[in-house]
Amino acid sequence: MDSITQQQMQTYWEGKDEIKAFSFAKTLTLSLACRFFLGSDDPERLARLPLQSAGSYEKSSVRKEPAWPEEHRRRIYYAHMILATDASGKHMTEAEIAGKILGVLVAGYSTVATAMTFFMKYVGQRPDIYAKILTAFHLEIQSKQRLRQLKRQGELLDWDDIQKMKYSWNVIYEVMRLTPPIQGAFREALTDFTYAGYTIPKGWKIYWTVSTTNKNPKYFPDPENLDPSRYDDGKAFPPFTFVPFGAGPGMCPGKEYARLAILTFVHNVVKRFKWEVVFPEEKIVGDMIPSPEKGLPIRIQSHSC
Ligand code: HEM
Repeated sequence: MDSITQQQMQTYWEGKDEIKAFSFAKTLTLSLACRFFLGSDDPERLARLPLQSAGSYEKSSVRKEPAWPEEHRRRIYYAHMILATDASGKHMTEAEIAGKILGVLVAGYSTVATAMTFFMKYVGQRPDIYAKILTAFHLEIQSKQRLRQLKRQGELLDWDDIQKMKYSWNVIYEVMRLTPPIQGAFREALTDFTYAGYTIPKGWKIYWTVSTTNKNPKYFPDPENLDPSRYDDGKAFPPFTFVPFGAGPGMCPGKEYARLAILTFVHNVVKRFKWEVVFPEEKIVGDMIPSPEKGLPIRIQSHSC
């Protein structure tokens, strides 16, 4: 993830004064998805997939991949799907594989891009938080020596580095609390119940929303304020009160993947750039997945930390 993120920043950011954060985030997350879900380094190929209409796919293309090295078999989602069998030794059909691949692509591509984009928006307008992330790199992630290894000797982030990025993750939690990449999800009522004076009969479909849940002032005082200190010292909230990834048995299975991709992005962007949001009042559009109307243009300036 780190090498792909670095390559893309080199290509799309270096030497530029202004870029559109949302288009960049989508290109990056598509490349990551291409690599980790399909085992391909060709984002062009993935860009041709019908991501908006998950029902359609090229039926014949599914099993035509070349044989992967053992390493890939363990790490690539697509390879898992092809090799997996049920208890009776039966493989999945092509339609099942294609459905599952498109499912994770749809669920895991623009959600991650949205979290990255709104990180750029909020932190671009909060120099105090930007400065704290930079300080945290020194304090929590790495010794100066580790930073030097990452920066000058071209080493890549490893698992331990990511585990230490606690402050950056708290910032992302706040970004997703204020602008959830997924606004809500459905459940079915298992029994009749009454809520706020309304009776919901058994069997009804219910749409619960992330944003209203995550802005309950009982648990999040001054809820509109971006305040990463809410999560200081690993503070946990009661179950079902903080739900950017949902909760219960249906909770997002892509949370850890998203965490790795987003923190790798945060590390690279803060380490190498300062930025300013061009239109601070830019309208947010979209229903299920929010996006900035003009693609969030930002003015960027490289620096060495
Ligand atoms: C910042 C990124 C992401 C956010 C905010 C997010 C959020 C969510 C939410 C709120 C749900 C509904 C959970 C529920 O009903 O309780 C969900 C479900 C799901 N997500 Fe994510 N997601 C993200 C990234 C991903 C990624 C990267 C993948 C795949 C690699 C993924 C795959 C899925 C799938 C398959 C479901 C359906 C789970 C089920 O119904 O059993 N998501 N996600």
